[in-house]
Amino acid sequence: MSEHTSGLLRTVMHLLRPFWLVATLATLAGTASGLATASLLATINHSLHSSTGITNQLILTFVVLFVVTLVGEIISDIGNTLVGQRIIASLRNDLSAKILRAPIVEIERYQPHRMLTALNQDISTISNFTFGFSGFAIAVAVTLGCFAYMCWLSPIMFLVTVIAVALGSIATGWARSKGMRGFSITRDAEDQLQKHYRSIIEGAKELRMHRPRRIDMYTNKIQAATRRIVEAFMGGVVVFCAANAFGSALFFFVIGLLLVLHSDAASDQQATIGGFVLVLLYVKGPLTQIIGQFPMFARAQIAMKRLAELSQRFNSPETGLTLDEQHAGDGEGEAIKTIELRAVKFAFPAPEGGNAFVLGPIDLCLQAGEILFITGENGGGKTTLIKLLLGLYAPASGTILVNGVPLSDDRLDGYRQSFATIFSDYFLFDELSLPEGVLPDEAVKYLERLEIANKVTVKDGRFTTTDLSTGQRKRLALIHTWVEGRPLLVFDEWAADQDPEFRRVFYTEILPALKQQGRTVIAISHDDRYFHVADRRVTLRDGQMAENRDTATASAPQPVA
Ligand SMILES: Nc1ncnc2c1ncn2[C@@H]1O[C@H](COP(=O)(O)OP(=O)(O)OP(=O)(O)O)[C@@H](O)[C@H]1O
Repeated sequence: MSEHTSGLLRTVMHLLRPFWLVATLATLAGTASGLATASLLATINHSLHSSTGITNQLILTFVVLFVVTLVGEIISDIGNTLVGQRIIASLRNDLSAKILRAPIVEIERYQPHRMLTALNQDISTISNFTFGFSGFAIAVAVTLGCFAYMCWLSPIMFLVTVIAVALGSIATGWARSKGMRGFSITRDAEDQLQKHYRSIIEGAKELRMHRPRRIDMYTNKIQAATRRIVEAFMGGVVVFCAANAFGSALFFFVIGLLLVLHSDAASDQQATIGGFVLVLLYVKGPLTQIIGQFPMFARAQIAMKRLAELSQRFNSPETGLTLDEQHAGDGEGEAIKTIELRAVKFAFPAPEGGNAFVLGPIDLCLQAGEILFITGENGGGKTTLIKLLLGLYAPASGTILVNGVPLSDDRLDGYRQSFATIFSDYFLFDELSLPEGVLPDEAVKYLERLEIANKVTVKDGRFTTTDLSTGQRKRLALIHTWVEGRPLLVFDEWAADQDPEFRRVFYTEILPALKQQGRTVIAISHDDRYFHVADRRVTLRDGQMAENRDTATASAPQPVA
């Protein structure tokens, strides 16, 4: 058995383990159905050559076997489909849970299009495979039953058949290894295609504005990828078809051989040969079905390999990051008075041909209730510092202390629940996630305060629309963070998309109002006109932090333009 096949078997067995009872029942029912089909054939064959004609015993046997065939098939179909669907559901849940619990660094490193292809396409390939598995299992049982009957009829003729089947299997095995290559190339091209799909959806505007890029995207990327998929897929299928044709040729060669024997045989032997040919012709159906499933096996094997890679990649969940309220770690609800970064360092891996970005060592102490601005040049490390502060990135060295106590992994998830964030690449959920006792009415009040009440309302705990301008969407995100009532708020260039008037409202009304409520605000800002609003300001340049002592003096309030 090849390494791939044993790997596939191991994975299948692992996936089947929780459903072993239904799977065993379905397999036994399928086997019974297959064997009953073979026995039906034997019964028919026997009655055709019987001198006693049709007896009650024969009719009873026929009916019993027919019922077993039918009921076994139904149980096998339903059982295997149920097991297949449960496996798919558990794969989907398992992978989603892994992605939800993986460290952000891993999510950022694994490209989204690869993740989507695995989650959608690979799981759907396995779903198709499990759907066809029931028919495959029954076909195997029918084939084995027929083989047993053929062996009983004539061991010599059976031996000839087995040699032919063995030769056919060798050809199919060879086709499988060749076909796998084609399917593997197909799968790589599908990854690329997914990437191009994202580009034509997310880059729709840009592609309309740039004809050469649009044409290049269509002809050199999408058409090239789809062409590669067709060619590689067909390459795989052609090899399988050739092996199939070889198998069929062998099959008819054996039948031809039997016909020659039949013409020379004595009359009692002729009955045996006739029966043998009848069964052999019947078994061609299930045999073809088994062989026809091999390309699907090959594709399912590749899909499983990709899913295993994805699963392996996200195999080290963040400690304490739970998906179950009952197992929430410590630290939630603890009033945060100070957060201290002590000699904290972090580095990204070096990009190809470039230098690694290193942040730190950073020493920073944040007091509850203050407004801290993080400023500095693009690429200076502001967002990276925020991610470290939020515990989204783990420091390579140094310590984060909360209320003077080092932040341990099991407190991390609880610690993060004290923050509400709006990143520059934030995601706007349309449902409001409110703590108990806060009514959407409260949200309506904030919609008015943020001047978008005429566009959006709250209905059934959701915003009625998120189809708004960029600046308005950000105001909606601000409402989320506001009504959630979390004590620490993090804004990554929140005001960048706001008009001058609302920018003023944000810095001179909203931030002071939040401070007055006792909230701590950490804001990345390039708006030097409003630096005076901060209690403290730090600047990052090339990963190094410096504290500015000019917040109250250097940037005096400016009149609104
Ligand atoms: N996911 C990543 N993988 C590798 N390197 C990264 C990644 N994100 C950021 N970097 C590197 O880290 C540096 C700091 O990035 P960061 O986003 O913290 O900068 P910033 O100060 O927030 O910039 P901006 O003002 O442009 O938002 C960048 O120069 C970039 O080279």
